[in-house]
Amino acid sequence: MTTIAIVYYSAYGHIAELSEAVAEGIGAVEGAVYSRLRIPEFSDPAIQVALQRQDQVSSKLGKHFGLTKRVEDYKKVQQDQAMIPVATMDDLREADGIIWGFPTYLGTMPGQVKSFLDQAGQFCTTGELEGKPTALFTSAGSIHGGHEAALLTSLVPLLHFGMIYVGLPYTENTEYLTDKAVGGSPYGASTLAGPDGSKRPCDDERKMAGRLGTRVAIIADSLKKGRFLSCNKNVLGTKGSG
Ligand SMILES: Cc1cc2nc3c(=O)[nH]c(=O)nc-3n(C[C@H](O)[C@H](O)[C@H](O)COP(=O)(O)O)c2cc1C
Repeated sequence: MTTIAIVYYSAYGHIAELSEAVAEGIGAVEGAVYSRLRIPEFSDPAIQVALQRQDQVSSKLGKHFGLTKRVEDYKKVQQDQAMIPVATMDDLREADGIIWGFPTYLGTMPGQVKSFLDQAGQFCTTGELEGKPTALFTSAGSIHGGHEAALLTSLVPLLHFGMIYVGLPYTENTEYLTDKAVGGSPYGASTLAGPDGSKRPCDDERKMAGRLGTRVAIIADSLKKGRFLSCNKNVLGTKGSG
């Protein structure tokens, strides 16, 4: 059995929704199973208030971004996700592959995700994630808002862990070869939420997210069968080679 962990953070639900499409793609691979796990919200109440940005709702851009409704959406999404288990370091250790999902914040990953990855920093030296396939999916308010930049900048820590990065090739994902506003790119899956967050993941975006899940599951399975995951340190001579 090949186990893929989908580890995600979602404030307004787009990433939570796209994680279901990723899960479907993993589930389509024989012998592959998935777990959906969440990166928790910051617990400091001062940060909570800042996140909900109550003081900005009446500004011009606050209206454009639909901030009044967002506060309500945020509360509901957090409640809905309460039953999703919080990801632990053991979940990362035990998975044969890990797919990370998070919204694009300022063209990169949210602080919540960076904080979680920092806590996992030990894996750089223990090598426990080395050789495992990994991939990313994100959401962004605008097609010009940096969803591709978020994926490109966020793959850096995964390479520090020694993971094998999996993207979305052109030939399988012709949906992103378009001049229409649709997520997805060679760097990973994505969805465009709209400036006010009112768009939900469309069929094309879900298809590409599903294929990403399938691709990681097949690669993890192949690596496992090739004994790369269990033997990689000996093969690469980084452990036990004297
Ligand atoms: C702090 C913050 C920063 C954001 N930065 C960007 C950004 O750089 N580019 C962009 O297109 N959208 C940005 N957004 C919009 C989010 O990407 C969008 O709300 C998100 O994709 C929704 O995902 P979720 O519903 O899973 O939380 C930002 C939102 C927040 C709250």
